[in-house]
Amino acid sequence: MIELLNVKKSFGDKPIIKGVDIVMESSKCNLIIGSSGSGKTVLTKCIVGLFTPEEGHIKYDGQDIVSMPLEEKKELRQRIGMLFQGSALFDSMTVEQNVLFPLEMFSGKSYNERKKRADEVLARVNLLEAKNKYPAEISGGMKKRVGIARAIVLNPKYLFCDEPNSGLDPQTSLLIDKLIKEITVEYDMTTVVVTHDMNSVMEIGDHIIYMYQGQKQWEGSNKEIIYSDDKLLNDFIFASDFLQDAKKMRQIEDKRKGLAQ
Ligand SMILES: Nc1ncnc2c1ncn2[C@@H]1O[C@H](COP(=O)(O)OP(=O)(O)OP(=O)(O)O)[C@@H](O)[C@H]1O
Repeated sequence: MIELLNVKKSFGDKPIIKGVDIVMESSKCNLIIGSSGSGKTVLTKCIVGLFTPEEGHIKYDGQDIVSMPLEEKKELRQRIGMLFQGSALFDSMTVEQNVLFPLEMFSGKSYNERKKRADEVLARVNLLEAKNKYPAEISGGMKKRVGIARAIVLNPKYLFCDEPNSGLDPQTSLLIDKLIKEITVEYDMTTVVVTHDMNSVMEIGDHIIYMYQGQKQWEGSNKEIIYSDDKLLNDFIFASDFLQDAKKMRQIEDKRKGLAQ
């Protein structure tokens, strides 16, 4: 669980994050959404300890990263997996070497144990057969899966994904979303996804945090979003007539199935 209590962050005299409270539970995909400039990146950097907030607390299963000594922070960071926007693979390394890298840096495991663990996670993301290929030889979706394998290879308790679907077609995006959702439950991780992808919101949004001008404007699940009457959220999510119609259709369908809220 990651808990934010009254987190505030400014640059100079400009407040960017204006007192945010969030509880993110384990085994859940927590999505941070909001328009450009709403503070998603700054908030995420505060959560992972890259920025220090002026006020507030950010607790990882009770441990406050804001006041934590550097040594403990380093230790905590090893329990955090990161999936970066462009996958951020090393081009000169094979798929397997990319996944072995965090194990070599941080695990203290023997050579055979490292190879075994890398194979396990590569098998989990269905990439065992591509392990000797270089990033330039695989597709964008495969690169994301290598990024996911590398992010989970140290068995993290927390997973951060920055725009996991950027540059992917809708079908591949769906596969990546499903994979993130599945591993979140399998590894009992607290997953935080920063996204602009509304399909992801509806597909894996166990807990959606909608940021507006540095504040948490709305939070709820992908089911609750269909019934929210928050105007700012509605204008953001269901921006087009097509999506407004899709929302109404979904409400009618839910009513027919007796699932309406
Ligand atoms: N290092 C910094 N110094 C000063 N201002 C910053 C810094 N980083 C971000 N900001 C400002 O903080 C505000 C929020 O930026 P942030 O990058 O968090 O938005 P975002 O919601 O992630 O946007 P996007 O969706 O475009 O990535 C912006 O006004 C930005 O200019």
